[in-house]
Amino acid sequence: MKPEPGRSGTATVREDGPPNDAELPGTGPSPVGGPEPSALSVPALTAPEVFAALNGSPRGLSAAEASARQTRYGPNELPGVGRGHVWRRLAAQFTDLFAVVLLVSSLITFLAYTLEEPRDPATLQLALAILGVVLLNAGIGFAQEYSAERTAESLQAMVPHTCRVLRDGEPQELPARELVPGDLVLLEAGDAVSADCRLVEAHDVAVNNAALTGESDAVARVADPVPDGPALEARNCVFMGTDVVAGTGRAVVCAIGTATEFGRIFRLTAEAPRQQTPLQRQVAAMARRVAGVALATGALLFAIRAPGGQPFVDTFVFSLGVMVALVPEGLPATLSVSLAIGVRRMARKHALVKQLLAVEALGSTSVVCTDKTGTLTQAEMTVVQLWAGGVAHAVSGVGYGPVGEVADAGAVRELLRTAALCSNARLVPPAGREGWRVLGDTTEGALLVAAGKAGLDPAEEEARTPRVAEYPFDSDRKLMSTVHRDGDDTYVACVKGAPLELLARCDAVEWEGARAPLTDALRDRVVAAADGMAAEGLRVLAVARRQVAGAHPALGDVESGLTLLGLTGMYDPPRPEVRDAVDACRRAGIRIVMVTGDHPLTAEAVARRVGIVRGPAPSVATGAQLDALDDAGLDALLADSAELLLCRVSPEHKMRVVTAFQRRGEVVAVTGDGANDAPALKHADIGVAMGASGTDVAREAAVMVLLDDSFASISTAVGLGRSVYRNIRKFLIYLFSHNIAELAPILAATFAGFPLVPITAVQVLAIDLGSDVLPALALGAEPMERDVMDSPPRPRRERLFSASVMGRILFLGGIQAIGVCAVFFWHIHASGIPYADFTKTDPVYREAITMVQAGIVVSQFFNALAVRTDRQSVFRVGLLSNPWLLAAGGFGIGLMAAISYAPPLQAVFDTAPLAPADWAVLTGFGALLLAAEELRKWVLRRRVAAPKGETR
Ligand SMILES: Nc1ncnc2c1ncn2[C@@H]1O[C@H](COP(=O)(O)OP(=O)(O)OP(=O)(O)O)[C@@H](O)[C@H]1O
Repeated sequence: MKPEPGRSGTATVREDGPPNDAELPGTGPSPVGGPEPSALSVPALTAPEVFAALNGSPRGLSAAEASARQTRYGPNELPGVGRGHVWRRLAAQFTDLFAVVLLVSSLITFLAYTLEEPRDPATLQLALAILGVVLLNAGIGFAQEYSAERTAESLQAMVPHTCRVLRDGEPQELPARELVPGDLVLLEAGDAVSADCRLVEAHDVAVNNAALTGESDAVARVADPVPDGPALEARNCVFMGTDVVAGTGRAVVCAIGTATEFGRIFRLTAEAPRQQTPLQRQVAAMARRVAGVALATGALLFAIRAPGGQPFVDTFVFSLGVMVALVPEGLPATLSVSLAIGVRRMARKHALVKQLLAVEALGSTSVVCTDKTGTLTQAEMTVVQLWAGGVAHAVSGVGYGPVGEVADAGAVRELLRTAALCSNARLVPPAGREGWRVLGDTTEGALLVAAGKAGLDPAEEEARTPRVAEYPFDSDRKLMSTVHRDGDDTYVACVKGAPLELLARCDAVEWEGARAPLTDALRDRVVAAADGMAAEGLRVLAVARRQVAGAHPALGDVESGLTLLGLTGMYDPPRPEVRDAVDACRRAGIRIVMVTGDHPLTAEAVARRVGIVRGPAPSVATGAQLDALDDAGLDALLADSAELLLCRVSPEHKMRVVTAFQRRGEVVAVTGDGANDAPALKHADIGVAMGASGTDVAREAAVMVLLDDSFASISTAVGLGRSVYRNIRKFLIYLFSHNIAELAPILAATFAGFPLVPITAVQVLAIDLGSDVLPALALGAEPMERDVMDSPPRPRRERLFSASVMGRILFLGGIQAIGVCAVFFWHIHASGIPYADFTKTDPVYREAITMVQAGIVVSQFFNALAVRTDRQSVFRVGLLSNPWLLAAGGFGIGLMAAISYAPPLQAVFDTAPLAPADWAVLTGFGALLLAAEELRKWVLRRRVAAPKGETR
């Protein structure tokens, strides 16, 4: 799990890191303000010695000291990625296959010019034009790469990355870049470690050091001194870039920024090779194929023309020009731009995509496995029901303010007191216009509020019975336990968790004011009460207690032989925007599977509220049932159930379900927030992490981070992903079809024995790089179509250049080709001059080739409009709905007019002024192309079912 440089605890902006004296003592030059490393080794020190050595304190640093150290050591950051290699990266733009072919062509053309007798300025022009193409292409590529990098950096910066520290004795949440040496960091499972630290307190801490060691197994960490040794092996140190996967602890920061172990490795790591997405690879492969065709065509034309009496150099330069003209210059850059536009649009809709790959995968998502709390619901829990001693109580009042009240029965107070003691959340009183806020887990916050409503003060209770040990909640056990001192030498364990899990560990129950053995009959009544709450969509937690011997009993002793105190039921309102998003996914043929640790009845009630379940009987499978299924059984379950809820599952189940869906050929998006969701997030086609509530580990493993945690943002991102794919297809059809229009007249003239070219290489370059680039970009930025979510997902294996795409390229290119051949030969024949008498300077010839170039430009304008829709009439979508496209097309025609009428450009392009009637003829041809497309779409619409992914 290697974090990208600049992620874990760092942002990628600074060129210079903090000074080296902020390093981990014992591994580097010197600790902060301490003696020389030889005299001191932090791993070997006791906790008080660590504080002394780093000028820290168990209450953390003071605000003033922290700010002084920040000035001294600078921010906790790593330098930006890949900066400082500008020249190398610019040079790399000239080494790709296209660039090399073009450079060699330019050189040969230049040599041909020097050998020519007499020298023809057109040959020199061509050599320079090809060189210009290479420079322009490299410039676009470089600028594009640079801007993609900036986008990635700014997106990274938007992903919240904070850490918790103790300053002036108060816990605070800080941006990781503000950490300074000597800070006391509070760590818990799911945190990414933001600096190199020495643990001074550790409760079952385990970390994953994969980013540093490549070893992905969790390793235990302790707070005790350990003997000197290699830094990474110090069992009481945690390092930047690694993750805490279990336990809680406190640690003192020893090194930040580039002085950390991660910083050292980062400095040594060469820039990672840029990964291409499958889409980019397909386009590159297609471009190479076209380049191959161009080469073959050039060679063929040379072979045909060489024996025909033309000067050798002329024929050679001509063939080379044709070849260069057919190379799809600028295509990869256009593709990257349109993917980057998609990424930016998604970011505006709260979905941060970390890799371009996700943009295209999103478009073909067919299954979304979603969490419940926070994603479908608002994660604002309120305890609305209590059940204690066989009696149910309603809790009035809403929100976090202690406005309502609960029945002040003794049993209820004990239930809430125990629940509050067993909570890590904190309630922050209203500040200004804000209401009460919960710090920490919202489930626990709701319990604290309920305790407040019963007249209890959680802080006072904690002071009376201080906590001496904690066994944190984990979604496998579905329980959390704490141990408290409640007398001189007596201890009580407070346990809360999922009702069935907790009941299995109880042997007594508080019943009508007394402790009664938990008989089967009583157990059934508890289960019935829990089911009743769950069926109303409430999250149910059971609470139990027992006396234990000693302050640190084994987990097995704490979580057995318990006495059940009662149940709490909390309501979490669904997010209002989710219903529409769920509808959109349904229309788009995307299956939504709810994956939750909650009770099946709670899950079903919530699923109904947000529209995931509509039928009378959804399939519900629990984690235990999944365990009992082999792979074939799981496949059958996934295949047979249209509405599926997976309940009481752990993150391991999530992973299994994702894999099973992928076996069925589905493209799976999965949400996750916990550290142990990371494997499923990584394995899924699109791992979606929660930006607001998720853990750092989940955010690192995911390719998409939702800033607002809402399911609706996933649905929007899928829509945008589809739209990006459609747009790419549009401009590919647009660009490749005109290649046919460029090649056809050349071939026709060659075979008809016409001695000159119907369009020169320089003219073709003017089209490819002048008039076609902007419309292609405008097509790549087409707004999201309204019907984008009205068709089923694109099949995983569908190729970008599918038969239908190739068919359209041939259809549109074919019409254009017929049009330009017709105008050229009509012009030539109308003059009555025999073919053999034509020279390059002949006005009729110059007019004819101007007609060919203008014909392609004008028909490309109509072509751009035609490719905007697949099957819907473009007039229904609105001719004006993409003003950029019209402006880009207008620019192309303006450029063409300049080439036709401006004398300096006429000299460069060998063109002639066109008459208004000529433009009218060309516009007529263009309109015919649009009409033919409209007719084709009309026929398609008349056909019954739409092929997948093409409804427009
Ligand atoms: N802080 C907690 N302490 C004790 N038990 C808890 C706590 N949070 C949740 N539980 C219990 O564990 C069960 C599973 O919770 P978990 O948080 O693993 O589910 P989840 O998959 O995150 O749920 P969701 O899909 O609603 O987000 C809950 O139904 C609840 O009964």
